Amino acid sequence: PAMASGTALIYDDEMTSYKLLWDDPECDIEVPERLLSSYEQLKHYHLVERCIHVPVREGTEEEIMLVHSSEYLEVVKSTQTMNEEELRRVSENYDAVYFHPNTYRCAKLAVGATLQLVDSVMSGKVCNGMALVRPPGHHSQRNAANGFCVFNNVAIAAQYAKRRYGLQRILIVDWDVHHGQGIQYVFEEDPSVLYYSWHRYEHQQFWPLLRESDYDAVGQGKGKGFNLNVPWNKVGMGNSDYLAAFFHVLLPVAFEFVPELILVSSGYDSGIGDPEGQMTATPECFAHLTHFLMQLANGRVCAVLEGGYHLKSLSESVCMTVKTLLRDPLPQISGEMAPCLSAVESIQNVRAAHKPYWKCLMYEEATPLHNLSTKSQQMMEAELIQTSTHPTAKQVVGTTNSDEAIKTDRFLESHMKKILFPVPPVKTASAIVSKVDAHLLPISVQVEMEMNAQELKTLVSAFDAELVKEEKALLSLQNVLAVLDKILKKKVCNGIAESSVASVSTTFALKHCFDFGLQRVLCIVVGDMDLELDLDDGKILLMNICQKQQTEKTNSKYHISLNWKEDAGRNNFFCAVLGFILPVAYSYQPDLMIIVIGPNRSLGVNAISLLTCLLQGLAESRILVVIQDTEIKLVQSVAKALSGVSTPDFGAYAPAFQENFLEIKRLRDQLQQEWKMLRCSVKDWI
Ligand SMILES: CC(O)(O)NCCCCNCCCN
Ligand SMILES: [Zn+2]
Repeated sequence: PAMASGTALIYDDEMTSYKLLWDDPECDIEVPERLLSSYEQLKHYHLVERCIHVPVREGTEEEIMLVHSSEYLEVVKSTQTMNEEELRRVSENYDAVYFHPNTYRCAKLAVGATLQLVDSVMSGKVCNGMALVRPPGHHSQRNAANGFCVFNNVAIAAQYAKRRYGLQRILIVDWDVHHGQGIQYVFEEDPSVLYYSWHRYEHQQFWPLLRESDYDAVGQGKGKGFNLNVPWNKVGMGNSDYLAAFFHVLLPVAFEFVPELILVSSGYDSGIGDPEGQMTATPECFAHLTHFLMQLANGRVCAVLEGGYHLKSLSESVCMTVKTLLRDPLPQISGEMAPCLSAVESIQNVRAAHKPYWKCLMYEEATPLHNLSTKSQQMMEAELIQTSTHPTAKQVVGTTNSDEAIKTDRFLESHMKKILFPVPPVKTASAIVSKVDAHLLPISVQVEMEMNAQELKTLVSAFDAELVKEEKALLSLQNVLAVLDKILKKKVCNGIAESSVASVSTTFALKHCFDFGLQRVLCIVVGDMDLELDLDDGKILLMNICQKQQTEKTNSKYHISLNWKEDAGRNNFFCAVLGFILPVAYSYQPDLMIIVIGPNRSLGVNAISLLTCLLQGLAESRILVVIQDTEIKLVQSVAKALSGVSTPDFGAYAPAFQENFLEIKRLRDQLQQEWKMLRCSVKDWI
């Protein structure tokens, strides 16, 4: 199904018209400037004008009572006419909350803004969007304000979407650094709303200090399995920890759940420099998280602001989110791609706790490690003291005192210049597919004119030209090199080329990459193909997804054979992509990716398109797809995936066969020391 296009931005500065009127160190970080600096930064990057502006409205009392009681609503309404003394008294009835005469109005606008976003997406007016709101919502409950939250914007939105659009499967992803217990309470018995949250927990020592925030809170009654908590028991969690939690927990379950709408409790206090979170994830991490969610629900993603208290970190992360929603290519993720021991322990525990509820986890280790042996505890302490995912984390992990915060400002200033600058503005895929008429491809795909003969001669003469004798081979080599050249020169982001001699073309293409100065090229070959490549120096990581047992080739760090049998229609390739290929690819951090579709491929069109979509987070989305035997369906589907025109319909989830899972586990055990993003259990660590 064709996907809608366009990104909504919902913001009204009236939501900055309330603030803390007295001294309260618990609440003084929740300031109006949070919205102002985020919106200013969006303007600074010219993102506001690229979005579709949707006006806010007030949430109605009926909508608010989808989650809250009328009594609570009356209490909040009554604060409008209170003086400071009365406001303080009401505020003291709740945990970490303050009221202001304008709070009620702003809280209704926050609800209304969220529902406007849901309507814009569900009506197809836009594909996705962001609502910049305050007060936040994910802590508030039926009868209580909590943690700066008054009305639970995202929970109301989920109930609203169920009723108004008859949705049966809504995914809520809460990447705020605090546990959105308010959302958990509303939906813990509801199998139609899957709630996923990570949060700073420190074994129940961090606010809101709840036993039910731990990984074993899996949901109640019919809702069992539909509540996923990933507790972080240490601070300093960073990009690799968050990505690992996506690869090994959220994404496999989310693809199995097949959501119809994604709501994001988009809090940025999980980012670097935030005084509450004390984590180290850098702004571009949120681009990658957003990108993965956009591959679900046909791209219907509604991001709703929750927390985020370091103004610079918050603003940059908001911009990274919106830029990705607009389908800009993603900046390369920074930092060492190795989740820490504590993160892997949490990931393993939540996977074990959910083993009974999800097919993608059915072959998991049964026992969650409630407490590691003392030896591994000591290792964990040691490991976390000497390393951190970011060497800069030590300097900039958020603390409240201002000079630390200023240090974060400086770090972010230089960091954003590095990652923002090189992203190519052009996003269209360029294709040279002689047998396929251009009009069959998405409009965003330019069909390149062939490279001119002279240019090609010089290029081909650089290699041993006797390989390319007949005219046909020369033409297809020309196709591949012409498209690759445009990608290397950043004239386009990605491309497709048809080649009758895919293996020779790929060898030439790789050589051209290295002549161009690239350091690492991920080459994924689907089907049977013999590439004579030098794989010892790490400049190529070759992953061969094929049917036949590769007897002679043992898996080495840079040459991985994944034997995969995709039977017709059952698209069970998810666990291979999510649990294996992506973690390895992110560990490798390629400068460019080449996907080669050879003869008798063992993957269906959907699986290949899924792979193409999900890999776009890497190498600034620079992907070259070389297709040997051109099937129009395959070319169209891949072209759509590359140009972001649509997320291919991955069909109903079908769990992989046991031998497929066991193949993944075998490879993971074999390679997780080399490619550390594969880690999802601590047992082999010790
Ligand atoms: C939206 C949000 O999740 O960012 N709210 C965070 C509230 C933090 C409250 N801290 C209380 C500290 C008690 N010592
Ligand atoms: Zn928070």
